[in-house]
Amino acid sequence: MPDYDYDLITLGAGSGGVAASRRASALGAKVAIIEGSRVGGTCVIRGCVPKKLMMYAAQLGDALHEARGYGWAVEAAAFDMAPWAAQKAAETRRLEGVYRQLLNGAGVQVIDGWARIDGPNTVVVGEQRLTARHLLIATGARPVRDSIEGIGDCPTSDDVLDLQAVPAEVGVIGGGYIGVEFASILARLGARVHLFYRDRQPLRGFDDDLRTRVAQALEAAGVVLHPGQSPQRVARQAEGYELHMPSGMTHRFPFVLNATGRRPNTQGLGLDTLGLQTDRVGAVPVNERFETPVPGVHAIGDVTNKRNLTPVAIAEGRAWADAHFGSEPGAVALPDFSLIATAVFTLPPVGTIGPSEADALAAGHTLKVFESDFRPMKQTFIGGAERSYMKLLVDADTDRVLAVHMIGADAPEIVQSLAVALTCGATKAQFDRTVAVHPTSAEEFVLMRQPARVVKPGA
Ligand SMILES: Cc1cc2nc3c(=O)[nH]c(=O)nc-3n(C[C@H](O)[C@H](O)[C@H](O)COP(=O)(O)OP(=O)(O)OC[C@H]3O[C@@H](n4cnc5c(N)ncnc54)[C@H](O)[C@@H]3O)c2cc1C
Ligand SMILES: NC(=O)c1ccc[n+]([C@@H]2O[C@H](COP(=O)([O-])OP(=O)(O)OC[C@H]3O[C@@H](n4cnc5c(N)ncnc54)[C@H](O)[C@@H]3O)[C@@H](O)[C@H]2O)c1
Repeated sequence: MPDYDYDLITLGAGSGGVAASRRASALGAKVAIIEGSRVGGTCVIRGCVPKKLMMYAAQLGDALHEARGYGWAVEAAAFDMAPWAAQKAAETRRLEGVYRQLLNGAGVQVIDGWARIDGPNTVVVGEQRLTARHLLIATGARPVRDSIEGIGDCPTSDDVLDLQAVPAEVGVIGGGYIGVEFASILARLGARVHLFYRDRQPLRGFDDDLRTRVAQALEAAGVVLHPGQSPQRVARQAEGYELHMPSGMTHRFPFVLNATGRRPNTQGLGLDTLGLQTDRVGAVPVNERFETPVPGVHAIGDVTNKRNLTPVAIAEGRAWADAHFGSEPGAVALPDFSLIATAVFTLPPVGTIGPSEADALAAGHTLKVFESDFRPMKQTFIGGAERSYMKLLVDADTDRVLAVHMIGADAPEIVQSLAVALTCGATKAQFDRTVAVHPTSAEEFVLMRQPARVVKPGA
């Protein structure tokens, strides 16, 4: 057996890399983790966490408004981004420190620097040349910068999260998670937002009833929607950007957010020195056990471009470490990825688990569709317009609840809990037997008695 410096070298200290390294070390492996930027990765430093902190700032603007309806005398209020930015920087520094401590406490050696693979079992960081029995690639993804001619000059979500002031006008290109979340947030913080997306509705792949309502909620927040429209060229100007539309029309904005997707971080990683080929977008190919075709080389998280979500990267990291350093190496306890709940942090937010109605029908299910669309109590009291929408897709033959979709206050929290029921294979009869908690919005999910419609595949 060759003598390696480590049992495991993890490349990238983001959600997946940190989880895998801590678990491997706890199981007795000698582990080093290499991070070129900041420990914590995308989620903690420039993703989920600061994004949600910005969403809270936006939500408080709504709350100030609502407070008046509940009897509070609220003076005219204005948002100042600079104090938020300072507090956000302090919080991500704190979290980075916590992550470093967790790694140190677990006995994982943290090495700062950009890693490059240099042949089998070997990684180079600066002047250091390190070897390990296993290499785990967990280098995540970065914003795409070549989706449209000239878009490489535009700010990305990384830049939005580092703003010191809210731009007066923002053009957002892309109707995915990042496009709709930041359109919703920035509109509430005072920007005039225009959202450009290629499809009829934003959030391709989500249930159509959610997509329609997300678009309506964005419009209600003052976002100007440009469905079916995407610039063919972006031109940098002295004071901002000009979007050139295929129609010949142009739009000018002082700030344009490139939200056209993310791509795996594999460029310059030295995968060629292993003979390891990536796919068209640069993703590392792995099987269901996170193994690449090269023995001893594994990959997890966004760099594999499967379900690019933090809990998935973490679950993959832990499963991989258990499989290689656990008491029964080789016996992989694979997480259940057939049902993954996800949230979109617009206001109101989306929570969803299971297939869209269209996908469930395409998979051959005859569906009982249960729906509820209402103004929640908090809104009716103040004459607010915000609604909540809930939908259950039930397999008409087996009674199994296939999907839960919701847009409305607390949707991510509600759907997270219902995800347990769906993972257990809950039936509609079991939902019906569940006693409601009153008064809540969530109780609607156990009070839906009559299907709104029954739909057959191909109908
Ligand atoms: C704006 C935004 C909001 C998001 N919000 C959510 C959300 O609400 N919920 C959710 O579930 N997901 C969200 N995501 C997605 C989530 O952040 C990612 O799925 C998750 O971080 C992936 O984890 P990872 O470990 O694969 O990669 P990352 O967290 O990206 O970590 C990879 C790390 O590797 C480092 N690295 C790269 N190359 C090298 C190298 N050569 N040498 C050393 N280090 C290297 C990087 O610096 C980085 O720290 C969001 C993403 C973005 C951009
Ligand atoms: N709440 C969350 O969990 C959350 C939040 C943000 C990001 N994420 C993760 O990060 C990933 C990346 O987010 P994202 O929003 O950048 O990607 P995305 O894939 O969700 O959306 C990209 C959007 O850009 C559009 N697009 C791509 N090329 C284009 C072009 N040439 N012209 C016009 N439009 C174009 C796509 O049609 C799509 O609407 C997500 O897929 C998700 O996995 C998750």
